[in-house]
Amino acid sequence: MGLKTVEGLTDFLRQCGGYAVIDGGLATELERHGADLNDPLWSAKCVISSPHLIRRVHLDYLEAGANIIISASYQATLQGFEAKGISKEEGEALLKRSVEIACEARNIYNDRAAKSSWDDLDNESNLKHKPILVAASVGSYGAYLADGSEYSGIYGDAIMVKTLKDFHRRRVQVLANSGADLIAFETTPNKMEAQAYAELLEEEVINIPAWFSFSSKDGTNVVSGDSVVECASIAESCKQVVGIGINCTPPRYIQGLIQSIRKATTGVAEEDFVSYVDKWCDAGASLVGGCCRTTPNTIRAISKLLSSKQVSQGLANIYVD
Ligand code: MET
Ligand SMILES: [Zn+2]
Repeated sequence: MGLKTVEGLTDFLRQCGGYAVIDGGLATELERHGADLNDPLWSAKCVISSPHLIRRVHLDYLEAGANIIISASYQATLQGFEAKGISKEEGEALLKRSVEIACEARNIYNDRAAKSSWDDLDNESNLKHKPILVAASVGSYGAYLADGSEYSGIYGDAIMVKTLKDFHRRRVQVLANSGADLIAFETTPNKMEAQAYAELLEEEVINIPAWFSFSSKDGTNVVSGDSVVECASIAESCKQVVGIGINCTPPRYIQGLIQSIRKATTGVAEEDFVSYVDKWCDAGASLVGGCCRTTPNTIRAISKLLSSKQVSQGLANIYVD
């Protein structure tokens, strides 16, 4: 399924029954499976060394109930690849590969779901047909620096909107043409980077939608100290943006942050984490998932909770090819 517009997302949400489930931590889950991500490329290292493991984790999240899986490109940058002696062409192929791996997991899930619906005796794979989107992850410039500045948002005086646009430009172009349904700008630490993303999407006429997700340490501001309301307004003013969210942030701050984001917009330990989900939905969230240290179990619990909220609908409308 594709997602071209805000209407496309509304449609997707309707097909999901009003709320959609996003995956949980990818990198931390890869580590839990034994991957060594102590590398400037972090999870993108596995795009080179263990794509099968990434596919497996995507599949675990789909089986746990996720409707949106996010590619392993968070810390995959052409500049980071180049530092490892990987050419621009090979780097671009790796960016595409990260999205293909997620698409492969979706295909495997869909095949298994089709098979289990044909084979009622097969109790083992009780997989539901459901809408699934693949989001191409874009981590911040600070994530590329791998020096912690993705959590401070302090880039120094030399870095300007133009620097950030030039840094992200080619990667965003490549990911937009990789087969992904949308781009997920994750862990955005300051408003300058949000501005760079917004301008880039418009200048490059990126033809898939995007969501901007920010990270906060205090529940009021993004990590740099910029106001989350101002960051959300920047996102809101970009026509390709279909969602504004929060990731990699303590759950106790999220309800307040959603309320702040709502002001700027006109639209839009496991048990502990999940116990917040109802409040986030009441505060206006309709896409809910996890980030670092959340697992398929977290997502399973979120999915269960959201299915009780989801409006039941006839599947006949949903899967018309
Ligand atoms: C530091 S936030 C990381 C987000 C990314 N989608 C991951 O789960 O690996
Ligand atoms: Zn995270």
